[in-house]
Amino acid sequence: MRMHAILTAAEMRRAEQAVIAAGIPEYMLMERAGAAAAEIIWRAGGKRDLLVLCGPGNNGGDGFVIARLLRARGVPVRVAALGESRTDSSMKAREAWGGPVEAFLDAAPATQIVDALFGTGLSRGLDGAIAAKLRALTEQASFSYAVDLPSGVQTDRGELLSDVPDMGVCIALGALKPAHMLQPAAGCWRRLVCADIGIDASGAKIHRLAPPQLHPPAPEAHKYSRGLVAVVGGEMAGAGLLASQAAARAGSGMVRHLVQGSVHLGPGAIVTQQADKAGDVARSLNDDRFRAILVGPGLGRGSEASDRLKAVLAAGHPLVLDADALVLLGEEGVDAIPQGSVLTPHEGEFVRLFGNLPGSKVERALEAAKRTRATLIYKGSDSIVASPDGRAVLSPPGSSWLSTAGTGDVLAGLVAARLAVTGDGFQAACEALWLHGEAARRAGAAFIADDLLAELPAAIASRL
Ligand SMILES: NC(=O)C1=CN([C@@H]2O[C@H](COP(=O)(O)OP(=O)(O)OC[C@H]3O[C@@H](n4cnc5c(N)ncnc54)[C@H](OP(=O)(O)O)[C@@H]3O)[C@@H](O)[C@H]2O)[C@@H](O)CC1
Ligand SMILES: Nc1ncnc2c1ncn2[C@@H]1O[C@H](COP(=O)(O)OP(=O)(O)O)[C@@H](O)[C@H]1O
Ligand SMILES: [K+]
Repeated sequence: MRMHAILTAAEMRRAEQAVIAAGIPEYMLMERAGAAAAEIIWRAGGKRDLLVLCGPGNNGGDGFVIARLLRARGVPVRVAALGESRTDSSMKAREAWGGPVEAFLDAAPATQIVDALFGTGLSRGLDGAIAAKLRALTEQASFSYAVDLPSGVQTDRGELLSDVPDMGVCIALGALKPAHMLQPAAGCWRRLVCADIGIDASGAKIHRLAPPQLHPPAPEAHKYSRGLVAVVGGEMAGAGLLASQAAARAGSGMVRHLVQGSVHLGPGAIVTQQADKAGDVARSLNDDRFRAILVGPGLGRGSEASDRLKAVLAAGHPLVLDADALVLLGEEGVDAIPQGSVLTPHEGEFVRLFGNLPGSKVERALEAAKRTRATLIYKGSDSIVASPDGRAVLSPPGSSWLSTAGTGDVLAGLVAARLAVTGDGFQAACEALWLHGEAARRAGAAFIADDLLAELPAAIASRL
């Protein structure tokens, strides 16, 4: 899987120190950052007049480099700064610019603006007058670029510490930061570009979700060797059926849907088995060929549902626990989760299970994975896969049309199938999350959860 490293502000500083210790001066890194950003701006905006807004730190220093390099290419450049430059490198960059520097609050608009006020060093929200001026200049410009991050965005948590206008392009320097993937920050630009400045991010524990490398079944494959999945349904048949179909389309050799009651819906390919009582569920799951059991979608929350969940937990197979199963799990306790399982909570289910954990969404996801010793997909518009071993994968913003009932059931079915195929919870979660997002992208606008199923074969084919 091709990975894009994500570094926190502290990790970024350490990576920067390592480069400096290896003999590259800090100012050289700033020159590289400014040159990479200037190239991106040049390609997008050419010789349109440009206003660069520079802050007091190294983000502002990058801005001075950008201004100097684009002036040299014939771009009419003006610079406006928030006071004096305070770091050695930014003072050097300002000196090298050598041109006039306007007061930020007095700056007149321009066709293009560059926000180089604050980056990873932002420690608090911008003063109201500064944030308002930044918004006005951004809205008056036809092209806008944020250097590293839009000013006002908290690097590690993706929170907005003050008002942040919509930017055209965000130019991440050296590596992505969590805020480049997390909401609400990740909704603050139309395009994200990462500029390589020679930082070594190979030790990163957090990565951006990448398209997976999938494989067709082996030549000698048969339906059991490809991974047998059970979907343990309950009170609401539709949710289990959506999940079963997703599992059947995502690579498992066979899906058994254990239903409660005699309603037998759905495609003939799904093996539907009536299992009204918990004892029936236990008997059906007593089969070594199962590679993954999904429980939760449509399960219900009553005593019958609770008994069904107990039977599933006792079966000992790797589980995908979703929806109602997560709610009921609060009573059973996370110690009951079999090894190699995957949990797929949305925000409400997460808080119910783990309470209000401190830290960023990434830190909360990792803490929950550690507590449960299971892989977690912490869902939302910025879904995160977290492993108990400390790895995390962050999904870039996807289709907001996914915010419709049943799409979580489809995702759970996908995870079960990929778990059955790969035997690895973390890999399964990443593959499923990518396929889910890709199916949504292909489904376009105003789809319903069922429509995702038809897009799965093409989504899978695109990664073979
Ligand atoms: N790491 C790397 O590899 C490379 C990093 N590079 C670049 O450096 C950037 C990080 O630079 P940085 O650390 O100097 O922080 P930066 O974002 O400029 O701001 C800090 C200054 O702002 C101040 N300040 C903060 N909040 C404020 C507020 N609300 N209102 C007013 N003031 C506020 C703060 O003051 P203080 O909090 O101490 O009061 C301090 O003076 C990074 O994003 C990238 O662009 C590249 O050049 C090359 C390679
Ligand atoms: N605004 C959004 N942008 C992108 N993905 C979203 C958004 N809202 C929800 N999703 C995704 O849609 C799915 C919804 O799952 P869930 O909340 O469990 O719904 P349900 O239980 O109805 O199936 C999750 O995978 C979630 O990440
Ligand atoms: K910035």
